[in-house]
Amino acid sequence: MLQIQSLTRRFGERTAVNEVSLSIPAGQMVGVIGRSGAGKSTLLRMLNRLTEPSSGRILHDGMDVTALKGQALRDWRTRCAMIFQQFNLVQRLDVLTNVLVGRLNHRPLISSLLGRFTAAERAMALEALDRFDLADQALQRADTLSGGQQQRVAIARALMQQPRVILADEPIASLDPRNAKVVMDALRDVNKRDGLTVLVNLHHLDTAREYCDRIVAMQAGRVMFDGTPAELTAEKVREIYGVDEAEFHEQAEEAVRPKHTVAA
Ligand SMILES: Nc1ncnc2c1ncn2[C@@H]1O[C@H](COP(=O)(O)OP(=O)(O)OP(=O)(O)O)[C@@H](O)[C@H]1O
Repeated sequence: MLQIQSLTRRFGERTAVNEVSLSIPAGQMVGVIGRSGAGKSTLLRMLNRLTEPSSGRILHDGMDVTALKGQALRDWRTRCAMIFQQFNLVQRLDVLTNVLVGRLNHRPLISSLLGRFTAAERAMALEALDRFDLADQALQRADTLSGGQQQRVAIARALMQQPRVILADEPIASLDPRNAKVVMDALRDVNKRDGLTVLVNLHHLDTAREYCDRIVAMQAGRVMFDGTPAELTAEKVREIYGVDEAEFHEQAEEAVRPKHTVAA
């Protein structure tokens, strides 16, 4: 269980996340939606402490995540893997090595520095790639893959951390619809098959409705809707975005697509 209690983050005068409280049972797939600037990324980044909260607490199975320091904080970041919009792979390294990077926190510093991975770790990485139909690409440079393939490599890398929670910050915002579907299917698979808790920031309501058990909508740093996809009615969508759904989609397409789209 992940408990978020009155979590707040201020940047100067601006309150990016404002007194957010949520209880997320283990194994839930939660979509976080809301307009640009609503505080979605800041909320996710606070959960693995990439961004420090100004106040409030985060508890995971009773452990106070907000108080962790040093090795304990590094251990938490290993258990709480992050997926980014731009994949964050090392482009000039091969796919297998990128996946093995997910093991680094599990091994002694000296063997990490020497870049040596065991046969068991290599087998584990290949298995993770195979699961997402990428075993044939294992020895290719990461920059030769499509955006959808790169994001699946990032998910395989996250799995190497053997996390309990996956935080995905707009994982499909740079992808065309076909690749977006393959990546969302991969996230659903790790949620359903491995029982991982998944929190995913999404711009597309249809995707949130299709894939998530629960949808949390943010507006100006606050949670203004928290319910099932069925409860997210057209009226609620109008409240969240200030426009109806069709108009919102047009705005979202214009805002996101041209600057970020990565070709298949
Ligand atoms: N490092 C920072 N310094 C200053 N202000 C920030 C910082 N990070 C976020 N903000 C501000 O906090 C608010 C929330 O930003 P955040 O990125 O969390 O929103 P978002 O809902 O994820 O938006 P988007 O969908 O555009 O990514 C915004 O007003 C943003 O400008």
